[in-house]
Amino acid sequence: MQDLQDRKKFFSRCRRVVIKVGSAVLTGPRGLNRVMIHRLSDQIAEFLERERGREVVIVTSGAVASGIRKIGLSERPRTIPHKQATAAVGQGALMEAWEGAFDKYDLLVAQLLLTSEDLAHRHRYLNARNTLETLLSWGILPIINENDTVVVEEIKFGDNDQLSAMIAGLIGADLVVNLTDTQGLYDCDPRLNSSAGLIPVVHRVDAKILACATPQPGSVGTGGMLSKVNAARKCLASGIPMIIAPGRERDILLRLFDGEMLGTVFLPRKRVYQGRKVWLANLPKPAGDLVLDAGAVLALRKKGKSLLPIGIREVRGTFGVGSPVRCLDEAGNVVGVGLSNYRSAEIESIKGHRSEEIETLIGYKHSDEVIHRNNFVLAGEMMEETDGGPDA
Ligand SMILES: Nc1ncnc2c1ncn2[C@@H]1O[C@H](COP(=O)(O)OP(=O)(O)O)[C@@H](O)[C@H]1O
Ligand SMILES: N[C@@H](CCC(=O)OP(=O)(O)O)C(=O)O
Repeated sequence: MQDLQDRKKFFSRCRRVVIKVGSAVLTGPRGLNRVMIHRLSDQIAEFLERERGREVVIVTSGAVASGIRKIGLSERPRTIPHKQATAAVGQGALMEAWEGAFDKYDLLVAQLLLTSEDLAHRHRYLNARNTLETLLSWGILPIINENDTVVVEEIKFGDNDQLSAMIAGLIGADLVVNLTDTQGLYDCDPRLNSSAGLIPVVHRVDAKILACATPQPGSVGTGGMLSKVNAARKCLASGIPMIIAPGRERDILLRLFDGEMLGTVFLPRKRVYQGRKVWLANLPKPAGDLVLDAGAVLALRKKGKSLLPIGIREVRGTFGVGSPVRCLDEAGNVVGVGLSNYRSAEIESIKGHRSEEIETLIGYKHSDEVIHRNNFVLAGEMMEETDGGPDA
């Protein structure tokens, strides 16, 4: 079980962190609060600088809030087309503000606009995952918002609290930091009850915890505290800790990572899967098998390499791009499971060939690897669970 006795140690073990910033933090009297964006980016730059190997993904709200002021609307748009148009006006300014703020640290940022449909389809899920992994490996900061322009009810995340929990699962994050305009989760809505008390740690999102949070957001937010608690429930189910913390407090991120007692920490009770194994634990059953030669087995088991077509002997089953597939050695032992970059019929054509030949053989090339290492977990690792925090 994880514990918070040594908060500093707990937070310092979190290498891959999703930071969600709510409209409540980013909205000021003149629209987008650029000072807030600068304060947060200064801290994120320092957080990344302090230790090599740390990675941050930002999920940012604020497009609608920013658009409202730009257009000069007197109130929040009510209809979906009005919200979408307002977000389209505000998103550019939101992104430009983050980009400008990280520019002084020579940190590049990338914009990703997603809908829940993008993560529901294997093909798109894999692309979103590959894009995020590539950006992180290049040291570029992904900055994500829901793609408000195209969302209709059925493909909405609902709000960025849900989106941040799903992104955390997608990339196997070690922690989600949810920055909002309260100190954390109170035992009842602090707007309605001035004696509401802050809850420091939650291990399980049960009816009692759900009853603390109301769905009414502040004047600029969406979903209110209830959506944050529901997002925390998703995170806990994947073994990922989440903290709700006051985003407007000075040096909030640095103080959290220094171990200061702040916010409400949602801490998984069960032992957690290490980092990127989280997503694998949530994968559907393997859709097929790839039988590998001894060289490929060695490359995967011992050298931490990706799977290339040249090492594949046999393809079993019919599956599409993004499907989870098992890798077996020639004796039938499971080497591991990963997501395939090619359809089974395509692998049939490229197996045993060098990656340079892929395009000639099937008419296009997605990548040199049939399974990228980032999307692969060894059989031994799948069983293994760890005590303590991530990377313990
Ligand atoms: N039990 C609770 N504890 C803390 N805040 C609560 C609670 N219930 C409701 N709230 C309200 O939820 C609001 C945060 O939700 P929201 O406005 O959606 O923020 P954000 O824009 O950061 O996503 C706070 O302003 C707070 O007043
Ligand atoms: N996509 C919307 C944010 C929606 C949302 O979830 O807002 P919030 O509750 O403030 O995190 C925007 O950029 O305005």
